[in-house]
Amino acid sequence: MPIELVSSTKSFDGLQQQYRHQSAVLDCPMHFSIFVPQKADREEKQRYPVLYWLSGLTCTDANFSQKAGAQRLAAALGIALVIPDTSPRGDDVADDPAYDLGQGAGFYVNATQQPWKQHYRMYDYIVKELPQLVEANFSVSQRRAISGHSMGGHGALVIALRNPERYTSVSAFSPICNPIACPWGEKALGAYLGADTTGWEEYDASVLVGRAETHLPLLISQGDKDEFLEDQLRPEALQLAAEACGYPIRLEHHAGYDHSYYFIASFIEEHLRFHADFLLKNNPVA
Ligand SMILES: N[C@@H](CCC(=O)N[C@@H](CS)C(=O)NCC(=O)O)C(=O)O
Repeated sequence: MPIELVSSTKSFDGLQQQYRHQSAVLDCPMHFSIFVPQKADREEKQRYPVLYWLSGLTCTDANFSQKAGAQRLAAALGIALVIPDTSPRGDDVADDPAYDLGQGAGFYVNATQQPWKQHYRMYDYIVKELPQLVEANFSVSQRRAISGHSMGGHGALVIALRNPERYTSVSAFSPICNPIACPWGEKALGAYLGADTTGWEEYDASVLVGRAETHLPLLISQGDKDEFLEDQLRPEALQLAAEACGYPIRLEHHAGYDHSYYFIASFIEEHLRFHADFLLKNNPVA
C-alpha cells in the first residue's frame, strides 16, 4: 500500500515527517507522524527499534510530535517514534458532536455497533496495519514498545497486555485504567461495543492484567493535580488488580502535575530511557 509524504522537517539530525495513506482496516485515508533518527555511526543494515505513541481525546498525530519534546533523546538513543491519529476521519466517517466520542476519540477498539463499525477499528490498525506499513517503508526493526496518554494510555496498556509478544515494554501517562467503570469508558464502550458489557472487558487494563500470562515491563506516570484523576483514570483499580495477581507495575505519582502535555514533556525522558533498556537490549543501534 503506497504512502504519501505530507511534510518533512529536520530535527536533532533526524527527520520528523507526516505521511498520508489509505487504511484498509479503517476504510479511509489516515495520517501518521514518524520521527526517524539519523545516527551518524549507524551501520547501513541496522534498523531502529520503534516506540509507538497513542494520543488522547481530541488529539491528532500532531500533539505529541509538537509538544512532548521527545525527538532530542529519541535521536540520541536511536529510537524511532511512530505517532498515529486517534480515530478514523473524514466526511464519510461517523462522528458525534461531543469531544469524547467519534472522530478524535476512537478508544483503540474494534467497534461492533452501527454507525461505528465500518471505520472504527483502531485496535487492528495499531496492532497490525500500521506496524506492517512502517516496517515495510522505513529503516525500522520489529522491536516495538508502546506508550500513550489518557485514552492513548488506555490503548497502549490494552494493546500490550493482549499482545505481549509484539512489544518489549509498555508505559503510559495518566491512562484511563478501568474504562468499564468510568464515564468516558462507559460512554465510548457502550457506543462502540454495545450494551452487553461482557465484551468491554477485552478493552480494560484492570481486567486484562489479571489474565496476563506474560509480564511486560510496565511504567505509569500520574500527576496528582490531574483534573480527570478521580472520575476517569482510576489508577488505583489497576494497581489493586496487579497486586492481586502478582503483575509487577511501576506506578509513579508526581506531585503538582496536571493532565496536560506539560506533564508529558516533564517525564518523557524517563519513559524513553525506560523503553530504551528493553528496545536496545542485545540490539544496540549505536
Ligand atoms: N477538556 C478537553 C478534554 C480533552 C483533553 O484533555 N485531551 C487531552 C487528552 S485526554 C489532550 O491531550 N488534549 C490535547 C492537548 O493538550 O494538546 C477538551 O474538552 O477538549
